Order: sequence, then structure tokens, then C-alpha cells
Amino acid sequence: MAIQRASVMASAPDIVHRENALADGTSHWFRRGFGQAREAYILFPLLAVLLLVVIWSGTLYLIKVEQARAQQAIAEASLEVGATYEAQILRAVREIDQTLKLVKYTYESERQPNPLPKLKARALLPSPYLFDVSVVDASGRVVASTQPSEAGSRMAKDELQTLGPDTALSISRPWKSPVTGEWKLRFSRRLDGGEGAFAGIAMVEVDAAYFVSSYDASKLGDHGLLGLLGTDGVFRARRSGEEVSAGDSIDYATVVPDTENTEAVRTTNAGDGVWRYTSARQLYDFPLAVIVGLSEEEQLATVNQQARTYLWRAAGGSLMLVLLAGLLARMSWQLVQSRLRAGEAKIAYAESVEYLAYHDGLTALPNRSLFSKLLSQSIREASRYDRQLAVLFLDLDRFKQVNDTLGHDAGDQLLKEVALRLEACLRGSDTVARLGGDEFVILLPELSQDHDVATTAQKILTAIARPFNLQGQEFRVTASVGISVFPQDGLDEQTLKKNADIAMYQAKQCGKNNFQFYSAKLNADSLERLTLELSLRHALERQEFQLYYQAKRDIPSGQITGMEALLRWNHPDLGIVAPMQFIPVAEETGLIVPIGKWVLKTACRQNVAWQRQGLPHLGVAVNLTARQFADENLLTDLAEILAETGMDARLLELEIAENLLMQDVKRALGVLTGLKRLQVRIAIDDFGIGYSSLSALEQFPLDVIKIDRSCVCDISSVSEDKALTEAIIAMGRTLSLTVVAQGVETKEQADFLRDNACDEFQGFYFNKPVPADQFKLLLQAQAADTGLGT
Ligand SMILES: Nc1nc2c(ncn2[C@@H]2O[C@H](COP(=O)(O)O[C@H]3[C@@H](O)[C@H](n4cnc5c(=O)[nH]c(N)nc54)O[C@@H]3COP(=O)(O)O)[C@@H](O)[C@H]2O)c(=O)[nH]1
Repeated sequence: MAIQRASVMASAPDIVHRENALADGTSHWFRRGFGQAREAYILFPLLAVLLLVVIWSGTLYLIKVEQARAQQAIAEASLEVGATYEAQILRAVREIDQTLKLVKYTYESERQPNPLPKLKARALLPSPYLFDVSVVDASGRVVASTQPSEAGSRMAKDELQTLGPDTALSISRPWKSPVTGEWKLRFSRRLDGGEGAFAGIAMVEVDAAYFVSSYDASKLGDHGLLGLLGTDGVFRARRSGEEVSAGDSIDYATVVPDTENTEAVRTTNAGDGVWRYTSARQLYDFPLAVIVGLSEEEQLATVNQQARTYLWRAAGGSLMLVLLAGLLARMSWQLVQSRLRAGEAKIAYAESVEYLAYHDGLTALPNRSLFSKLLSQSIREASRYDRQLAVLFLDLDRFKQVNDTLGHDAGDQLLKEVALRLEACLRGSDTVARLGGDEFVILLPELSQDHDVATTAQKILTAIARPFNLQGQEFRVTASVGISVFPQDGLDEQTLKKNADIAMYQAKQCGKNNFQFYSAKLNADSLERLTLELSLRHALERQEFQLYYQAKRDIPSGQITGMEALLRWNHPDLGIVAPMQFIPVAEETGLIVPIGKWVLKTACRQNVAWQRQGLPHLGVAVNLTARQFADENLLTDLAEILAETGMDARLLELEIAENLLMQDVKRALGVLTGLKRLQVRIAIDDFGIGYSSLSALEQFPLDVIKIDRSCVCDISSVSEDKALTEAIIAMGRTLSLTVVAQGVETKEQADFLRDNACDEFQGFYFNKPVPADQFKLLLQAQAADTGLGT
């Protein structure tokens, strides 16, 4: 099957269209990109990354700010401690210098070689525990000292000479006491003799540790620094934690600023490698500077601890965020996947539904619906391009025989094999479809000459005629093919199919295993007959049948005692078609068998429904034709219908024409016995027009005799009919049969039948056949009148 498409030529509008399409495509990709980003499984990780950036930049910024603030605080603290330390040192050095000046003054003014006792007596000397005050003569001999052990000792000459000529306060380099091993410092002033001659020195010796004793661990920590530095770059005293040292030297100029505005500087000491915020101040009056250093590590410990806490919290938060985002993204991904899977399943389901809607389940060929669409489309194209097309209707000639003898599985196998052979005979552009049963239809969408169709049709007949191997047996069937050609045999799908069907019927009439082209020369009668037959074939599946019901009434009481189900055909074009018109056709074609089964089932189902609705339990009569009566499946079908509908068999009555019983008495007896075994009631229909004798009827298990309408019609005027009717009533009574008079149209006829004790009558005088819903009203009215329910 091929679907043809018109080729499209590129033109200016096409190019514009293509450019627009390109722009559309680009924006489509953008839209798609944004659309995807909106998907939760992408959005969550994106948000998580964003939050991570916020968390970490916030955390790092906070740490940085706090550290900067802390560093600033350390620098300020360093300056503050430095200022305090400077004041302490100034006080101490001034006190020492003051003492020296006193000693000098006393010595020089009073010319006393030992002024110390006098000064001591006046409490003008500092505590001997802190300072050793001594007087040294020009030869270097200690002539007086607050430290008794010092008196009489000597200073080295060269040492004295370094101090000698200077009039200012002299501060020695630190040295280690050989006695105590402590670092010592000496402060001294020159003593003048008469006429300014060098007379010696006054000196104060102090432990170097004294100058760093104000080291406060609560402020300076274990690695802080207090230092007293000489302008010569030599530390007079230095303390870090508990460790006191002196004598090491540094570059004074780089450490001590020569301005008033000092500031703390971050430096490291080569000795201990500790980074400190160091501030240094030069003493105003003395050749000394104080240095204070705060260990960066110690001072920032709290802030660093805080920073670590921040980092841990950020890390913990990040981990939770990543896990949460991962979890949500995973759930969302799974949701998307399951949505996709559900979507795919829906598409697959829709595709399979669509496939089933348009294909035959057995052969996988296109079905009637798809064929109709394809045919309509091909007709449109053929008419646009002025082409011909052909529709071939194919019906297998002996299919029923295969089904009946080999069974339905073999029948199915045959149909599948036929489908394959048909496809093999056709071109890719042709279509073969199965309409149902053994009917196939073929569309040849492009014809050049008529004989193309004939060639194809002959090819098909030859292919079908080849033997089939069914269940290990070789089996032969033939086919009849009818052909209609567009446009001469029809301009629309329906007409082409109908005419191909008529042509196929002609092929059957012409001895089967041949093909026939549709001919408009068929005479009107046969065409009408054919048309009727064709429509009748589809009437069941198209649900065009309907049952009417006619009441049977009890003569003495006038009550409805039962009903007869009568078939009506609601033809889409012809309207209601009377049974007399179509039942002979159905009988001839065998269609009466499936139609009759439908009637039986519908009548039983309706009867049970009325009973369930609380209406009286009345019998229903159904007609059987000769072909139905001869059908070998009659009893089994009937049993199935009774079981399926739940119908009480005793309420079902089958009307059989009198002549059917007499044609083959033995067989008729067998069928009737079977029916009686099922407990179904049996009525002889149209009795009186045949010539059955009482003795002939006696042999059959009957329940009802229905007097033919032709007898009833003239009972009031024709004496023979009157006599015949009286005789039938009497005969029925003798055989204990219920006698029903049909076709009662007048009051006279009714009165006559009442007077002659006929049991029941049926006719237009009382009720015409009506559809089920109207008949139900009759039953309800009667039930209301009599107050009878079930
Ligand atoms: N196998 C089946 N045969 C059926 C079925 N339904 C009907 N038939 C056969 O068709 C025959 C015509 O039936 P229908 O046109 O329905 O006519 C029935 C009544 O309408 C008609 N009738 C009833 N009373 C009167 C009347 O007073 N006057 C009058 N002119 N006609 C009347 O009689 C027909 C019923 O006859 P019968 O079946 O003999 O009781 C019909 O004869 C059936 O054989 C069907 O489902 N299956």
C-alpha cells in the first residue's frame, strides 16, 4: 500500500517560509532549553549550585571580615600594650637616672667619696632588692655600694674608659652575672673631681628581667613579646612567655620608626618563626626603645576557631543541600522517566488501538474502514489527475465447505494463505483488504488499460486455484471476482463497492471461478434482487433488523395469552421492508439461518426481560422456515440460546408450516421429538391450506394448530371455509391441541370463532404487530386492568 504525495517545488515563498522556519527552530531550541531547565531534575541541581555559591561566598566573606576586624583589634592592642610598657620603662629609667644624679650631686658637692650612707639615711636610694647603687673611683675600684659584696671589687679599666668621658646617662650592653647567671644592665653617670677631672662613676646595676617583668600573659599570651631595645640595636631585655633573654641585636632602624605615629606591623622573628603584630616606640629622653609583639596565631585563635566553625557549618549545609538536591533531582528524574514511559505506553496503546481499528486481526490486512479511506483518497486523486482505478470484490467459492469439514482453524489458515497469495499477485501501490468472512476487496489505484485489471484478476484466480495444504491435507478452493472501474461504474466509494459486489454475484451466477466486470445492462429485476440480497447480507451486522410483536388472545376472556414475534427489516434506503419480500431471499441464500438465530435470541431475551420487569409470563411464538427446520444445528443452537438467555423453554413456541412436516415425515418427527425434549412448544402454522389429515398430524408431538388466515377471512360468507374452520377446531379439540385462528379482522369473524369454541385468536381486529416498547404498554395495561402481575 503506498500513499502518494504531491511533489513540492521550491519557490520564493518557500524560501521565506524556510527562513521563518529556521528562526522558529532557533527560538524553539531556546524555548526547549528553558523548558528543560524548568524540569525539576535540572532545576534542583542548578538551585543547589546557586545556593552553594551563596553559602560559600557568604561564609568566606564573613570569615574574612571577622579576621580583618580581629587583626585590626590585635594591632590596636599591640599599640595599647606598647604605650603602657613605654610608660613603665620611662618611669623605671627615670628613677634610676634620678638616683644616679643624686649620688653624683652629693659626691661632687660634698666631696664625699661615699655619699651612699647619707642618701640611704634620707631614704633617697631605691630598693636594694631591685637596684644595686655603687660608686667607682677613677681607678675602677668600687668604693661604695648598696650591695656589700660589691664594695672593694674592681671594674675593668677598659670598661670604665668607655663610660668615662661621657656626661650623659650611659646604659651598658647586657651581660650575664657570673654569680647568678642572670642578665644584668648597668646605668651610670660620670663623677667629676675638682676642676672637672674624671673622678669615677656612679652606677646602678639592675636585673635585665626587671624591665620585662610587666609581661602580662593574659594579654600577651605565651608567644607575645616585650622588649627593651637600645638605639644600638642590642636588646637590653627581651621576654616571650617565660623566656627572658638579652644581648641579641637587630636592625634598629627597620624596627623602630623615627616618627611619633607608630603602628603595629605584622612581622616574623627569624629566631622563633612566630608571626606577630609588633609595635615599637623610641623613648623620648633615653637611647632606648620599647617593643611589643602580639602573636598572630594566639590572638586570632578565637576568630580562627569561629572561622572553622563557619566552614564546618557551611560544609555540613552544603553536603545536606547536595544530598537533598540529588534526592529531589533523582525523584524528579524518575518521575519524568515514568511520565515518559507512561506516555510511550499510551502512544503504543493508541498505535495498537489504531492498528486494530484499521486492520483485520486474522490476516493483518487492512480492514473495511481503512479500505474505505484509501479508496476515497484514491478516487479523489484519480479524479484530479483524470485516471482510472478498479475495485475487485473477491469471494471464495468453497470456503463454507472448508469450515464445515476441516473446522474453523483450517478455515482461518486458508484465509491467511489466501491473503498472502493475493498480496503476492499485486503491486506495492495496490491494496488488498479483508471485509470479513471469505470476502476480500482489492484496490488497483492506477490503471492504464482495462485489460490490466483482467490480467490481475486472472492472476488472482490462478493463484487461489492452486492447492492449499490445510492440516496436512491438500484442499482446493476457487474464487469469484467482481470488478468495478472508476469512473464508468461509479464515482464514489459506495457505488464502486456495490457494483463490484454485484459483478461478483454475477461471477457466482456464471459458474464461479471466474471474474466479471460490472455491467449496467443487468435487467432491473435482477438488479433489485441482487441489491436486496447484497443489503441483506450486511443487514445483521449493521443491526437493521427489529422484532415486532402481535398479541394472541384467549377467546372467552379476551385476555392476551401470548404473542408472535415477527421480523422487520429497517433498510437504510428502502425503509421498513416486509418479511414477505426478504424472507424468500434469505431462505434462498441461506441467510435465514443466522437471521433466524438472531430472531430466536432476541425474542427470548425480550421475553425474559419483560418477566424480570414484573410483566406476566406469557409465551412467545417464533416462525421457522424450511431451511431453518432443515438446519442440522437447529437443536444445538436452540439449546444454546435458551441457556444463554435464561428463557423458560415452555414459554417458547416454534411455528412450523404444515407442508414442512409432510415433506420428510421421518426427519420431521426426529426434529420435533428433539424440540419436545427441550420442552419447546410446537405449533402447526397456516393450517388449512395443506391437505393433512388428522391421522397424519396425530403422529407428531404438537401443541398448537394455527388456522390459516385465508380460511378465517371468509368464514362468515363462504360456507366451505366455515365448515373447514369448524372441522379444524373440532380436530384440534380431539387431539387436545390449542386452536388459534389467524388473521381475525372483523367482529363477525371473532363472534363466529367464539361461538365455535376456538381457543385463541390473533388478528388486526384486536392488535396489529407493534414494536417491543408498544407491546410492553399493552401488557402493562392488561396487568393494570386485571390487577395481575406475574
Ligand atoms: N422464519 C421467519 N418467518 C417470519 C418471521 N417473521 C415473519 N415471518 C414470516 O413472514 C410472513 C409475513 O409476516 P408478516 O408480514 O409479519 O405478517 C404477519 C402478520 O402481520 C400477519 N397478520 C396477522 N394478523 C393479520 C390480519 O388480521 N390480517 C392480515 N392481513 N394479516 C395479519 O400475518 C403474519 C403472521 O402470520 P403467521 O406467521 O402465519 O402467524 C409470516 O407469515 C411469517 O411466515 C420470522 O421472524 N422468521
